Amino acid sequence: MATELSRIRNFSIIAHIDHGKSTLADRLIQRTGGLTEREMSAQVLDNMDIEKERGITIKAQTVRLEWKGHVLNLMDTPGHVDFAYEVSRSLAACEGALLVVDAAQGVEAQTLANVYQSIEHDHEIIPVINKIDLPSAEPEKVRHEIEEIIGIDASNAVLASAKSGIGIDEILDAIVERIPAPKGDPDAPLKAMLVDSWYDPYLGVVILVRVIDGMIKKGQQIKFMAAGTTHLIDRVGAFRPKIEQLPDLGPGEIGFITAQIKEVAQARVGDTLTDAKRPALQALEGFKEVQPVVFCGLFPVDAADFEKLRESISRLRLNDASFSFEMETSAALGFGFRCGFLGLLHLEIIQERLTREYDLDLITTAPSVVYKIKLTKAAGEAAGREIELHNPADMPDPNRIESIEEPWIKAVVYVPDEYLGSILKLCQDRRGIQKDLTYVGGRAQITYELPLNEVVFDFYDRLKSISRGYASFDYEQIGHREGDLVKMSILVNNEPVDALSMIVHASTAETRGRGMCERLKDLIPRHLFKIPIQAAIGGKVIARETIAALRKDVTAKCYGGDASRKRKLLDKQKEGKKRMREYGSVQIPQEAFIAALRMGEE
Ligand SMILES: Nc1nc2c(ncn2[C@@H]2O[C@H](COP(=O)(O)OP(=O)(O)OP(=O)(O)O)[C@@H](O)[C@H]2O)c(=O)[nH]1
Repeated sequence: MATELSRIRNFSIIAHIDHGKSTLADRLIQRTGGLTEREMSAQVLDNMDIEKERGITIKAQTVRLEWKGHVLNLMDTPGHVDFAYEVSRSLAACEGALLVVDAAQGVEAQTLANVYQSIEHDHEIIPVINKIDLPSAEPEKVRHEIEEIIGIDASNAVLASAKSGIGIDEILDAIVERIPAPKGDPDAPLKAMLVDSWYDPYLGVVILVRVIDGMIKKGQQIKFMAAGTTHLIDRVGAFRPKIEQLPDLGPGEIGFITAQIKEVAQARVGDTLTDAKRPALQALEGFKEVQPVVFCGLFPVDAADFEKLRESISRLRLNDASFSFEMETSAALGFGFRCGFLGLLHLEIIQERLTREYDLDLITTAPSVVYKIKLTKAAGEAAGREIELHNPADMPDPNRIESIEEPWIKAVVYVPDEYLGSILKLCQDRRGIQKDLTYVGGRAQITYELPLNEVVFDFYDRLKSISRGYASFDYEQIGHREGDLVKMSILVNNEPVDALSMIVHASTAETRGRGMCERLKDLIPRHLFKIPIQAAIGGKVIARETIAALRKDVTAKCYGGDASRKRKLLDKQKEGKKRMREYGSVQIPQEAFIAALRMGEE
């Protein structure tokens, strides 16, 4: 039997990265008896290796807890801007949220963005001031900050330490007392939101749902309203956090279903599930198809690995519908794939998984955003066509281009006063337009509009290093704008290296070109001949460096007859070779492709 509405509480946890969300979730699970101490040894909610290592949550998960006769569904949400849409769907499945703020760090930009979303969903928000065990904790100051900056009442904030287990019962009680029960009609046609989906090797695609109206049962024929497909449900259940099968789920409940679906791409987050025979009239609001925003080429270092790369990429895609790929050939890099990602972190995660889980050596080409290009009117055409450009290598001839538009973002940076000057300079250097600057409790909140292209490479890294980690950053896309953009090619030994070509703003082309050439000069080892490195726009060279010739004999340093030492050096050189790409007659090391794009302190 489905749980009675009045006994259900659905909540998520909002927190800035590292403020203790996962630790608190684990505590709540442990306190409510979901797992034994030993099973708790590993953090349960962050269950992917990379998540654990980087300490960030990538995929949303949910757990059903029992507390004093109530069923509490805890929804874990991803903690990074790249996954903002998944966050918004998870929040839409809840009636309340715990707002976890680190007692030593205070409120940060990411917290703000998520909390405002939560407020928009009419959530009851329970502030939790975490890490009060730290000597540097200032709970009263943070309480003040929550009231002043976020504008919600924090007088009844729960003081807690997820690490030492302080305040856990109070948090559970507050959830039952303060968060409203969900509403819904068990007799209405089924309407359930697809909150998340992932691929499980044993169960196939597992779909997390929040039932709004009606009942969802094993053996029921359901229809995905946006996708238009129908499926037969073969399992219904919940995670406690171990899987438990249930006969059905009713209104207000959160749980999972399986329906012999093979790919997560068929189960898009935000879709509405309904009964195939007695469908709901209207789908739920808020469905959005997430689109990749950053593209790059992935090529195997060893051309013989191409098939392996294809298989690995296809397998990853089974589990990640937001990532896209299509085959690409490059004059220099051979066969590979053009892949699309939600952002740079997403790119890094996929690249790391391919390297680590599938043991592949990869070359990643310069990441690029999506440009909109308006072509001049060709003979026989009524008007110029518009194309989307995902790869700088495909840029049409300049005289065919009427105009180019690039994507822009609105960024909110939150930074302690002492770093403000350097952060403003960084934004200004990246063609930013300042929109707002306000002070809240000794910290500045800066709003900038920036071209996405200037942000994708290393903006976040630079922001963090300039502010020693104190600045936080959040952004949303605000559409395309026309810009004076040109394609810059890099020529190594007089041959264009298409993997290094990029689209840049005309005003920054020269500096960017000079920087690229200088870095490549250091990244490409000397050869037996002189190697010119040039940056060019069209036929015009705008920067140039030369790598001097050298006779490279690695064993020369080994005086004496230590054969094993010599062997080792030769092996090492061989290893080094494997990671190089032959370009004409020049060998370019794998790292050079990405390292050359780091803009540094230009
Ligand atoms: N001293 C202290 N440390 C804590 C407490 N809660 C969490 N931590 C530590 O803070 C760090 C971050 O905690 P997590 O729970 O991984 O943070 P998170 O908010 O889940 O991070 P994301 O998954 O990236 O959003 C870890 O090293 C925890 O051990 C606490 O109450 N006191």
